[in-house]
Amino acid sequence: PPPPPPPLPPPLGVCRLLSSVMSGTESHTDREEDYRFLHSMLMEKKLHLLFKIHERLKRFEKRSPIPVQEHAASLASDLAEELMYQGWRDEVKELVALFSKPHFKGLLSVHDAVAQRDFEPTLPPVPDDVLEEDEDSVKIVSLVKTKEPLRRTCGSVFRVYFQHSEGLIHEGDELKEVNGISLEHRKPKEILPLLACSQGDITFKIIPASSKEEMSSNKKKLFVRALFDYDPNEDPTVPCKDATVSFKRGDVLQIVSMEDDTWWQACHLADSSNRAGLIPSQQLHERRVALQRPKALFKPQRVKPPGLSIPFPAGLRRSFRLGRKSSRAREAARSRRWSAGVHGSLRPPTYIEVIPYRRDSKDRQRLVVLVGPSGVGVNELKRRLLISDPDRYGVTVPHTTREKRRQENEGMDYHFVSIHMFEEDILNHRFIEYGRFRGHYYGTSLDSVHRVMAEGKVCILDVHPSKIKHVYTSEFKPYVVFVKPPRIEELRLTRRRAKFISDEEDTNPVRIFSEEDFEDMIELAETMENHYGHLFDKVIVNGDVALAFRELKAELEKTEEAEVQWIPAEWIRTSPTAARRSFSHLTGWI
Ligand SMILES: Nc1ncnc2c1ncn2[C@@H]1O[C@H](COP(=O)(O)OP(=O)(O)OP(=O)(O)O)[C@@H](O)[C@H]1O
Repeated sequence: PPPPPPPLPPPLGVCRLLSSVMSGTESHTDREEDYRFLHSMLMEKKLHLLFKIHERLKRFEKRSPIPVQEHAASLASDLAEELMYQGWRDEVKELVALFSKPHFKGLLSVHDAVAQRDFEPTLPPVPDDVLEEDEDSVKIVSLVKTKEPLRRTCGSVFRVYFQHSEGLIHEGDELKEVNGISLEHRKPKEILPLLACSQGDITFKIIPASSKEEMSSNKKKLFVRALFDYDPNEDPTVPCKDATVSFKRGDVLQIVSMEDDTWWQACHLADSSNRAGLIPSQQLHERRVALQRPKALFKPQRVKPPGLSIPFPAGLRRSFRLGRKSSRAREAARSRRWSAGVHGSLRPPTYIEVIPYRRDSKDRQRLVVLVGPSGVGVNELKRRLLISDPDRYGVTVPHTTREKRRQENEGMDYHFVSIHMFEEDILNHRFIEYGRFRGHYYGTSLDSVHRVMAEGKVCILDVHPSKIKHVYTSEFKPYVVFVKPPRIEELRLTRRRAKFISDEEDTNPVRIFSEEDFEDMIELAETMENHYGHLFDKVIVNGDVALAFRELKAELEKTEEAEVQWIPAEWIRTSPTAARRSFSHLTGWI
């Protein structure tokens, strides 16, 4: 018997959804005309075709196709020419007729333009003589015409550039040159024809009015630390790739203009050429993240909240937090997290205003805060740091209300205090973090941090990220390191023999990691990054512990030795007026 026909592909996602919406809607619609209206709208053939195209494109997008060749149009015309001499079989005739159709030619030309990325404008090089001039006082503005192949959007980049030129050219600016032609001693009526006859790109050399003002008023420069990676090559919406600045999380940028709502202009501090380019504005990045967020909402997964609501015992191994929660508590945490996400109470990290800090030899060392999901290895890294250089690093001594054990020493293992004293200290906000465990209080006080810092040591503090706010001041100048778990495959490999302490009552408190512990660790890390990522100065992935430790140590030493460290401006700002300066909206979310 002939083989059965191959199964039909399943109906396309959105189209199938639309059909099922209609079949389920009838019973919920009171009015016949409403139903008909909805039916005609959702069953509209054009709408379905659009969705089909959309889905097909989406599928291709995932495959990230690369063009096989960039000159399809000339290949087709060469082929048509060859075929002329190949005799006139029906198939050949059909192919030649197809090649000569204007739509087909148009399609191939668009294909080639896309394959050659011919639609992106290229910026002309900066004129040589600018390099010799004072760059602060001369500005080069290029209006670049697009080569975009689609007629409908032809000139869009040009328009964008005119639009951006609103932020680049100002009243009072002095025009020095147009396309290399000096405008000195020329009257305005002589300049206009020069502009009118320019073909293609126009380059202005300008002395900005503001630079004169700035010099006289000594206006403060604005610096930000980027809290996300930006690669213009991955950004399809960027108006002109040549005019952008790429950056990595943690880079310090000087903001040159924030006049455009979508694209700010900034330059890298580390870049010696100091040339400004476009970067996504805070608003643009927030909007993008908001658009991506719904994806996360549909993830069917187990989720833990940012920081457990149950206070945990500071000063004890944080491993007690792993596996502590009952399944009911997990459920509650999950729904809390969802509602926080749905209601959009989180603002994604974008930029944070920073100022330079030059540490004086008399200044205390900055506090180092290590954070990370329970079990990731924060204690392990802290332990290694202490052993590596006990004179340089120190840790706090926690307070507790439990009885002192025989082998313990007051002020070395714990500060043993009464319940009354402990509660009084809670009321007086003396604790960075505290909790109750098996009926006893444990806590880490601000004073204990002061004590370590007063010894001239770098105090290593290990707290939940929600507690960073208690030390997020110019007094402590915390340097926050987030210890992140690697991918689950690497966790399985590296933690095969690792043990941690769990307080699950019915199991052995010291046990090896389970698959669930790894999943919890990764999810908690993701939640922590989403909620507190803007506070992290450095992210260290703890896969191989020796490598992670080396990276951490090198990073701390580099920061300590750096001539200039960049700290959040809000630590130093004291007057509310100063805080309300133009950039105040950036500090709102801290
Ligand atoms: N990269 C690593 N590779 C293998 N084992 C590791 C690694 N990092 C940490 N460990 C081990 O994992 C266990 C848990 O680490 P650690 O106690 O430092 O975690 P933690 O983040 O402080 O967690 P908790 O807050 O629950 O105490 C320890 O046995 C530690 O030695």
